[in-house]
Amino acid sequence: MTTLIEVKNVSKRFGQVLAVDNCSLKVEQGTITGLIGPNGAGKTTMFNMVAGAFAPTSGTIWLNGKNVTGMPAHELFECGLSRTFQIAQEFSSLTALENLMAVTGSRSEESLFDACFRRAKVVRDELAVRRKAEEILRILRLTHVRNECAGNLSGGQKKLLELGRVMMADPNVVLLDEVAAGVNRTLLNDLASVVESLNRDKGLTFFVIEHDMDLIARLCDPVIVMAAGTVMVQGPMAEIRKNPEVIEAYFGGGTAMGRAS
Ligand SMILES: Nc1ncnc2c1ncn2[C@@H]1O[C@H](COP(=O)(O)OP(=O)(O)OP(=O)(O)O)[C@@H](O)[C@H]1O
Repeated sequence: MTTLIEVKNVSKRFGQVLAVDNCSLKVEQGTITGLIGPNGAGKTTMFNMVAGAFAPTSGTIWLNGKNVTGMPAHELFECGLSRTFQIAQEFSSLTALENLMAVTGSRSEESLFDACFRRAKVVRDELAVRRKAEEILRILRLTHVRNECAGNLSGGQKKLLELGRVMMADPNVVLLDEVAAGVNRTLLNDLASVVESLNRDKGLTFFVIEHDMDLIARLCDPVIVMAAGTVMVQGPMAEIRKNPEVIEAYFGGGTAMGRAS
């Protein structure tokens, strides 16, 4: 198996708080790897470092064999790593379709020369982008709201649109940040199906931070458990759920293990 993301001995300190304490983990290519843990375990901090929101205090982060420690998010995006946010970041006054088309515009190499002298090429490119956006809307079952302003979509539809914006960039690895929060069961089921098919059919790798244990159990293998800033254990969800240390970390601290069934 090829390692896509490797976190080696990473720590992050905020003043007196050691949020992540000498952690190491790997996300292998082609997996949907979950990251769970009780509140305050350090998951978001870990995610933010992998996504380039801020640099670790110490340690290194590798993407596809390249040292990307401290690399900002937009450069990681160019290296094929994209993330969704807990709170969707859509352009609310653009339509759903325009939101998707706007993404590729920011990554493509359309030049001023092309815009002035190669109009046919620009039109062709734009048509290709539109077709791709329409196809992604179809996969996400959002075609019926394609001309709706994104600001008017439901919370769940915004999450799907956010995943669509990520898909437009053809990433190698996607970081999903609590996609289940505020999403109804039907839409969540759609979202899970989309993630499964992108993983199965397109080989897309996902790194998922999530409190919804049913979603983690459905999608993720392996699951990495963090507690008190450290990586405690990793494995399939069926084993994780039975692990006494994990149960103690969740229930001992008074935090229920999500919506575990
Ligand atoms: N910007 C910050 N400044 C100071 N302390 C922080 C900051 N961000 C996180 N922390 C602290 O670091 C620790 C880990 O927080 P983090 O948000 O990474 O945990 P988490 O596992 O994502 O928790 P939750 O599931 O509740 O979101 C907590 O004690 C938190 O208070």
